[in-house]
Amino acid sequence: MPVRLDKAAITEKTSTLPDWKTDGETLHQTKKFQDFVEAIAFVNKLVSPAEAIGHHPDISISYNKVSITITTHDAGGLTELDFQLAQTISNLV
Ligand SMILES: C[C@H](O)[C@H](O)[C@H]1CNC2=NC(N)=NC(=O)C2=N1
Repeated sequence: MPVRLDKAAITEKTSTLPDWKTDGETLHQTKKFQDFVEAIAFVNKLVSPAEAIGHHPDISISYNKVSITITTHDAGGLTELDFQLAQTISNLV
């Protein structure tokens, strides 16, 4: 079971992810695309990396906006896996 991070670790790790915000025990980012097709193409891109890590984002799609929320459901809060997944998503072109 991944271990929940304390506030200091969360703050420190979030500072390394400029395109993500913390909201309580979640990491959050909203990305805006040209249109619905581009939004879905982006979501499809993150499937394999999420599967490879065995860790999955919560995703909400509204036309060309993709809202991504990451937390470790099994631990009830933020763990190292969340920051690993967020960095992986940030690295997607
Ligand atoms: C069995 C499976 O590995 C677990 O249920 C994984 C799947 N993906 C997951 N993703 C996230 N975000 N949190 C989890 O606790 C989690 N658990």
